Amino acid sequence: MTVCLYKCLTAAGLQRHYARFTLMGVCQAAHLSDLRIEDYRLLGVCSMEDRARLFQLVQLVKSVDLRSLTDNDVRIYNDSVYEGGDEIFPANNNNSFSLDGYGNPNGDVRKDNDESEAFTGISNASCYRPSCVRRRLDFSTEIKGQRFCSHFEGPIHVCSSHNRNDNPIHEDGSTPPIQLGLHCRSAVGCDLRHSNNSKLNGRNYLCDPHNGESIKLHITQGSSEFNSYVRLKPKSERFNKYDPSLAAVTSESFINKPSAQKDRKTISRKKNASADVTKPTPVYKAERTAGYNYGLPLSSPRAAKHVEGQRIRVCVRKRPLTRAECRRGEADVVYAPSGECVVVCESKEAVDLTEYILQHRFYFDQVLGEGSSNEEVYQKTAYPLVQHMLSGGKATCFAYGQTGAGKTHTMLGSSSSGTGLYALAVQDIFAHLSTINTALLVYVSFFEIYCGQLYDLLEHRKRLFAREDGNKVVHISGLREVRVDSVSSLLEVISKGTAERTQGMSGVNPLSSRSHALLQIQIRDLNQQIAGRMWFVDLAGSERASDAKDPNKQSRMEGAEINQSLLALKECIRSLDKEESHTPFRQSKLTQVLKDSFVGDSMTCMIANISPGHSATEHTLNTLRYADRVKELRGEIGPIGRRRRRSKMGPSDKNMSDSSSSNKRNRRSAGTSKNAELGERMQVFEYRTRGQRRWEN
Ligand SMILES: Nc1ncnc2c1ncn2[C@@H]1O[C@H](COP(=O)(O)OP(=O)(O)OP(=O)(O)O)[C@@H](O)[C@H]1O
Repeated sequence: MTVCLYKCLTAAGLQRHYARFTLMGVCQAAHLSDLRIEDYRLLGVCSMEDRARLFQLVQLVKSVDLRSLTDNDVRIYNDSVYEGGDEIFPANNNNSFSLDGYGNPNGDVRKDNDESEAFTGISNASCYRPSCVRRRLDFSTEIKGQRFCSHFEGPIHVCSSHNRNDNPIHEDGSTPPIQLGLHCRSAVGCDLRHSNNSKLNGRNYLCDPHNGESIKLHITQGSSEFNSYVRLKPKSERFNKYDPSLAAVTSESFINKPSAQKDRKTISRKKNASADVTKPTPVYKAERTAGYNYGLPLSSPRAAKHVEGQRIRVCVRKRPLTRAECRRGEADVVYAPSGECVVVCESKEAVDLTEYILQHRFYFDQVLGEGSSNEEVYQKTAYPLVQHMLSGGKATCFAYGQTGAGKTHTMLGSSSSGTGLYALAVQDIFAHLSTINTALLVYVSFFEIYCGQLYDLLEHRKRLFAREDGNKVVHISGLREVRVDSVSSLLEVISKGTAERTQGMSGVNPLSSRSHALLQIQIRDLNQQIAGRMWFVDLAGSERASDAKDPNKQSRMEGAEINQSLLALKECIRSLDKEESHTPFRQSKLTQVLKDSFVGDSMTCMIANISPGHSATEHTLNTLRYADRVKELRGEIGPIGRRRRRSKMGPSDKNMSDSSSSNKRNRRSAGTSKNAELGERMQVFEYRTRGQRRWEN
């Protein structure tokens, strides 16, 4: 059998290395299966892209077993190529990397009626067509001669060549070995472990995508026909391996090694894989070390400890998988082992394309799992704020997170899950007011910030304006305040306002809130003096431009505006975190209005809502990193920071300010940590503003 190495290399886009390959003695495609990664450099394959291509080619050639292959055994062709259920290439697109009956890769279009007998190997569009959507590669592992891989890539017809008249039965009467199981598994990732492989030989098979979970094998032998169903292993199932409890056995610290070191490690593990193929995908823990740690969790269990009187609390709420996500076969990659810890398992690929799992562990004041009801969330998050408000303070509770992560569900509730935080808070407020003798009144106002503009949701979306007075206190002029005297009247007001709220269709949520909704609850005495104020902020869902399903100009503008205001919020927190003299509260309307939430004596609770699905891992991590940063900041501006500041400085504001700057210089020169300086800066800021900010409006 002639096996053309040149064709193989051409199909993989490596033909320019052909001469070197032959020079080094690699003259046939079959020789490729003997190549080790260490040999790539000798063969002149140095760039990462080429190495990845060659690696993929070698894996493919290994799976094909060119030496034993008889031609025209099996044909598998793609109707279309899918990823995660979404079609990304139309049928018969020239995106498949195929091998003909001789094991020669080629990139020809395979049409349904293509009479040439071939089977299509692993389609890897990204490898050969860089402009295409990146697709996950197939890494099959072999167990006792069986090959299976962990994801399926769409409907694939498998036709035995025995269906064809021109396919001879062996002269000795035996049927040639059909590698259907092998190639079907290799190509579509279906798990044939439960099928009887020996029965596959010598029969005709028609492999049909029966439903999302199985394929139907229509098998004929002689005059008898029967069907067999083979379970497809969906792509998401490999996340089952992500059970973080596995980490106890398999995890190794992921200390920021240079990527090359990491690669060598994974490569050597890969080499040993054949010896111990049952070993689960390696799991690493993401851990912070000295040096550049951007993107890794800042938190530690100690930092998560809630200090009495803490000004900023950061809680996380994980919602369950929705029905639509379950239908799509999404895997749950978020795990909350305790009330303070949340673990996100991220699927990663090393440079040599081996898969591994990176565990991100975050600690927060409270982590609420998918089983938590709105009442439980309220008790753990907003309840302390309501108590603070009832004692005359200012409080803000805001829900942050990716679009569709459950912010509105938390704040507003739903008919199925009961009332949300708004109503539960007002319920407690009225319960408290009924127990005291003083006559206090409750007022609510409800407005949204949409595309940088304020609209009154209780006044037919009347345009509002946020203005600062001489004391730099923000007032919203024209805002309607409605007096409520019961929970039902509040719910009525809120439902009226919610109906006015701007909604749209995001890529993730068909009823996505496209604006930030701010509900203000004020307690006033009979002279209209404020005796407590609380904000509930349901932030618009963050989404990337690439997430937009059908982006038009309006939705792009909305998305940009939402992201810009969320970024401004982040910038404010960051600038407080760093030692910048200016905090850019005016960068967006949102930060301008929320200014009080981060300064003065207000208490804030941030509920970071996260989605558990594997396709949202990146968003989930972004949300958690953001929340993590907020939590770290509060350590500096909370009571601990104040105590530290008082012990270092004199009592007067002026002295404090002067000594602060000189202290800052001294500390810098002494190499004191910037966090200590930040604590000082925040203290100075607080001392300066204290007294100015008490209920001016
Ligand atoms: N804790 C939960 N339990 C059950 N279902 C939930 C939960 N949280 C959210 N959901 C469901 O998820 C879907 C999206 O939730 P929701 O509309 O609250 O998201 P959102 O974060 O407000 O999105 P957006 O920012 O786009 O408005 C809804 O169908 C909701 O019922």
